[in-house]
Amino acid sequence: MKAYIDNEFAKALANMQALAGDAALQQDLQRAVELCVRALQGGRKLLFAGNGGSAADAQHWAGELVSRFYYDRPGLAAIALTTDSSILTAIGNDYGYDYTFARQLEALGQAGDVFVAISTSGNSPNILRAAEAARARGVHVVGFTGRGGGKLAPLADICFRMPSDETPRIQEGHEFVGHLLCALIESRMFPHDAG
Ligand SMILES: O=C(CO)[C@@H](O)[C@H](O)[C@H](O)[C@H](O)COP(=O)(O)O
Ligand SMILES: [Zn+2]
Repeated sequence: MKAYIDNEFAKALANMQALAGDAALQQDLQRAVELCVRALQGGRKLLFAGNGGSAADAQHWAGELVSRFYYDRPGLAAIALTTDSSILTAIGNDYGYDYTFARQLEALGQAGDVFVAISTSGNSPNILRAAEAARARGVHVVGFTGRGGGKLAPLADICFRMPSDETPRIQEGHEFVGHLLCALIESRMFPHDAG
């Protein structure tokens, strides 16, 4: 058991080290923050979706923005599309699981919103359909995925690809970059002197 845990630590550290050394990450973060801040300042909103562990990320990050992250300030407009079991089961039952997020994008998405699409494989059909629905409505797409990017990467305006092919490592990278994104949005929207 110790060998397994040591090996997991080694892989997680290598993953974070590679992420820290990724020059594109800084630029992509800056662009994503600009996109989100412009949307929020223009009265638009951020929409988040993912499956499984990434559904938890969607809810987690929307929560940071609507409630608070590092400090008290007004709430920011963010919605996780993963939480309403009546909506999810109605769409799943009536149209099929692949439409669970696309239908919500059609119902709620407005031009200038930002859709944050989280998929470690980059190939989950309900995420891909939602990204297509977003683009059709003028909603910007920020993708979170793995090394390969899958079919999501070309559908995204900005795509955060983690330097791993292993789902938990990709999710750990997402968690870190998602926190960076939320913190940077918070500080750009409400500059705060930590004093
Ligand atoms: O959390 C995990 C694995 O760590 C799982 O629940 C995982 O999120 C699910 O298998 C998802 O359905 C994977 O979908 P995706 O990330 O490829 O879009
Ligand atoms: Zn997991």
